[in-house]
Amino acid sequence: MSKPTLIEAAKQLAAYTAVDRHLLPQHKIIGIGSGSTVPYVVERIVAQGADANKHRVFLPTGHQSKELIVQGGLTLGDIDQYTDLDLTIDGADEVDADLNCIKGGGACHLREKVLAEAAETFIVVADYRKNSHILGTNYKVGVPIEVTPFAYARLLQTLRRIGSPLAALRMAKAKAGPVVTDNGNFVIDAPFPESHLRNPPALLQELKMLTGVVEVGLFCGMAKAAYFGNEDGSVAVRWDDGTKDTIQGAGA
Ligand SMILES: O=C[C@H](O)[C@H](O)[C@H](O)COP(=O)(O)O
Repeated sequence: MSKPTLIEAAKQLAAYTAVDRHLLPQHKIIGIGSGSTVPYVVERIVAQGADANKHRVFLPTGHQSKELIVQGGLTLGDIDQYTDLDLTIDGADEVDADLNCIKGGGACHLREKVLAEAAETFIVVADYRKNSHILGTNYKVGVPIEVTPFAYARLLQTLRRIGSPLAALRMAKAKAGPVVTDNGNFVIDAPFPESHLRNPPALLQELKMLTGVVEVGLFCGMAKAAYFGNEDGSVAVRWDDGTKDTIQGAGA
């Protein structure tokens, strides 16, 4: 097997470490996020063995995580049946100093937010590029906003007026037309200036009030901890109380 790139290795390290530290034997209902870091989360969960996983149920945040759960031989469940989760682990597009996150680069943030909110503990895993002081520093695409298709044109106009002149409908790559989410909605990417992104909870509140907005990819005050795989093989951990630690030689 070829050696993973630095970034893939960092994602794997963060995911493995978070699973090792947070998925406890007593945890039965677990939310699985979406994105390119999450396959490593599932890989590490599967590696805990059939015995550890036999009484567990895993809830997906979208088509991708559903496939990962099924392919991993894990038991699939849904939020309809299990409304209280022990733990949700998910990736992020960027995380700020207060653990506010931009999520939705893969258009999964509505379901991700439902499972993050329903969980006793929500943990974020990412590589070092996502570890920021202020949102929008590295992730320039904008805040992902899932909107009902009927309202998108009007919402674009409103978003451009309230501080995001470059707000744009997300277009599909291998299909003519817009990205359609797992919920049948569209996504607008709305880049905001630093003045707005310095206060993500206020921006979230403003955006959620707009008619036609289904969910905003700003996760504020939700994560208990964020794990960032570093280039040097260490993992930086930031907690919701402001404390930090670094784990050397993690995820072996
Ligand atoms: O909609 C997608 C999700 O919010 C992902 O968790 C986020 O985009 C991060 O994905 P990745 O781990 O691929 O950077």
